[in-house]
Amino acid sequence: MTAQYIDGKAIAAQLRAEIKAEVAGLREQGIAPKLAVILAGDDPASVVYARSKEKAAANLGIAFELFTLPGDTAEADLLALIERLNADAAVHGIMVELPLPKQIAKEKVMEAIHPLKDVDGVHPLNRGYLMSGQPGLVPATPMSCVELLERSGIELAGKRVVIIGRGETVGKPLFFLLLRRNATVTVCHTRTKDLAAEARRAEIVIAAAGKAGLVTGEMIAPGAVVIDAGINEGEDGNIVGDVKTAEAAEKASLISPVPGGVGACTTALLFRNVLLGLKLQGGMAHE
Ligand SMILES: Nc1nc(=O)c2c([nH]1)NC[C@@H]1CN(c3ccc(C(=O)N[C@@H](CCC(=O)O)C(=O)O)cc3)C=[N+]21
Repeated sequence: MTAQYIDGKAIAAQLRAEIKAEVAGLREQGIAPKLAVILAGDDPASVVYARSKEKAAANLGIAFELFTLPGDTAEADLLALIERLNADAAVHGIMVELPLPKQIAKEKVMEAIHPLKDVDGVHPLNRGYLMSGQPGLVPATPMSCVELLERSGIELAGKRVVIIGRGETVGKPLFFLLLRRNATVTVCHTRTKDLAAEARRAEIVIAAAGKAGLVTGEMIAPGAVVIDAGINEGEDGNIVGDVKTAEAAEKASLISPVPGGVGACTTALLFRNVLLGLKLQGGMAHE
C-alpha cells in the first residue's frame, strides 16, 4: 500500500479561516483579542517562535505584544509581569516561551498564569481539566494531532492508538484527548520492551518522542494511520520528524509528514486558544 499524505497546510488554512471569521465577529462587538508573549533570555529557537507568532497574529487580526526580558531577570520580576497581564482585561492570552533562564522555576511561572489566559495549557488546573474532560485550554501540539485525524475523517472511538513518547507537551496530554474520544490508547516510551510489536498492533500510530528516524516501516501495520509530531533538526539544519516517512508510507494508508503536518497547524491552534480563553473569561465575568 502507498499512503496518502495528510495536507497539514490545507488544514491550517481551514483553521485560520475559522479563526479569522471569529475575530471579525468579535471586532464587530468592539472586542480586540490579544495575545501577550513573554520571552526571557535569548534562546534562539524561542526568538524564532516568538517572531513567527507575531506574524501569524497580524495575519489573523489578533493583537500581539511581545515582552522581552533579559536572561538575568529575577523570578519575582517575571511573576510580577504575569500578575500585571493577568489583571489586564485587554489581554486574553499569555504564554511564556520555554526554556526559561535557570534562576527561574518553570512550575512557579506556569502556576502564576491565570488559568483562563493560559493558552499553552500548562497551568495545573488546565492539566487537571484535561484529565477529567472538563472545558479548559489544551496545548496546541497534541490538539493538532487530533485535528489532523478528525479533519481527515478518521473515527477515533474504539480505535487502537499507540502514542510513542510520554512527554509533558505532547504525548501525555494527547493520551487524555484520545481517551476522551473513546480510543483505546497505549503510551510507549524509552522503557517499553518491544516498541515495534506495540506499534504494529496499532490502527493509528502517533510519534511524539523527539527522536529522528525512531519509527521505521516495520513498526507500521498495513493500512495504519501515522501522525508524526516530532520536531528534530536534520543533518542540513532542516526540520525532520520522528518517522522514516518514505518507508512508513509504504505500509500506511494515511500519513502526516514533517514539515507540512502537525507543526503546520500548531500556531493556528494556539490562537484558537486565545479566542477560547476570551470566551471563557467573558463567561466568568457575566456569571
Ligand atoms: N519556546 C517555544 N515556543 C514555541 O512556540 C514552541 C516551542 N518552544 N517548542 C516547540 C513548539 C512547536 N512549535 C511550532 C510552531 C510552528 C511550526 C510550523 O509552522 N511548522 C511548519 C513549518 C516548518 C518549517 O519551517 O519547515 C510545518 O511543520 O509545516 C511548528 C512547530 C512551536 N513551539
